[in-house]
Amino acid sequence: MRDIIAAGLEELGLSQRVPPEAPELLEAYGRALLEKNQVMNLTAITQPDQVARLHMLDCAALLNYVHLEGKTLLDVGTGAGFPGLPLKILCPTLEVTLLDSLGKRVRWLREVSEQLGLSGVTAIHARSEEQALVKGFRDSFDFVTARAVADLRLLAELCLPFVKVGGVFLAMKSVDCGPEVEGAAHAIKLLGGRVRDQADYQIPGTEITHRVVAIEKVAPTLKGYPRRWAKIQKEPL
Ligand SMILES: C[S@@+](CC[C@H](N)C(=O)[O-])C[C@H]1O[C@@H](n2cnc3c(N)ncnc32)[C@H](O)[C@@H]1O
Repeated sequence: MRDIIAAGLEELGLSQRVPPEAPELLEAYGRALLEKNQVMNLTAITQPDQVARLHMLDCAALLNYVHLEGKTLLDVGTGAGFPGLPLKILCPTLEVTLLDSLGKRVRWLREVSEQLGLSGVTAIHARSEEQALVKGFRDSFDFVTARAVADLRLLAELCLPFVKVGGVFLAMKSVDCGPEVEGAAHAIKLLGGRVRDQADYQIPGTEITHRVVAIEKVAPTLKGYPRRWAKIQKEPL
């Protein structure tokens, strides 16, 4: 895993920007993930080389689109920590909050963060639409990320409320997400967002191209949002 990660970081042009121990730490994280995955459902990817590429390098690619040094980032629906934890390993000055509604995943994230010796990582067990109403979370983060959580039309309501004005929501999507982004246009506008740019990248060592959709927060979240999950699903914006 370590060699694949190191070569992939080089291919992404990130080798000089990340700490020298990053490939080793990402490998340790990947190994801990695969070990725990034997007894808890954390990932469908079970081959170490695939973990290196489809989890670690996919998340690392985000660093080519944003400067995270010294910033705050909330990862919504983080699951086993993606993309929040790789970004923290690659950018140690980033303050990361990992949020998920599944308690056992959150407990494991606390364990693995400690095991890896990471500081400045907070793992929260909560539903995002409820946590976004809490003071200190609403309109508060420089960056919010989400990968494989929901359709952008719904995801915008789960994520944009956390972003501070001037901050950015990074949605990790597939290359065919054009119609999804169009379908989310009204929700994004209503929630104070504006699509800043979209960029495609190829995951090193694969034929897979992913897209990062960067949505800037241009106005504070309106009162009344986010709504309850049942309402978000039943009456998408
Ligand atoms: C398919 S997993 C993706 C995990 C990770 N982001 C990744 O890319 O590997 C989706 C995760 O989102 C979480 N989730 C879904 N809806 C959520 C919500 N409203 N608030 C918090 N977590 C949520 C689930 O518990 C699950 O762990």
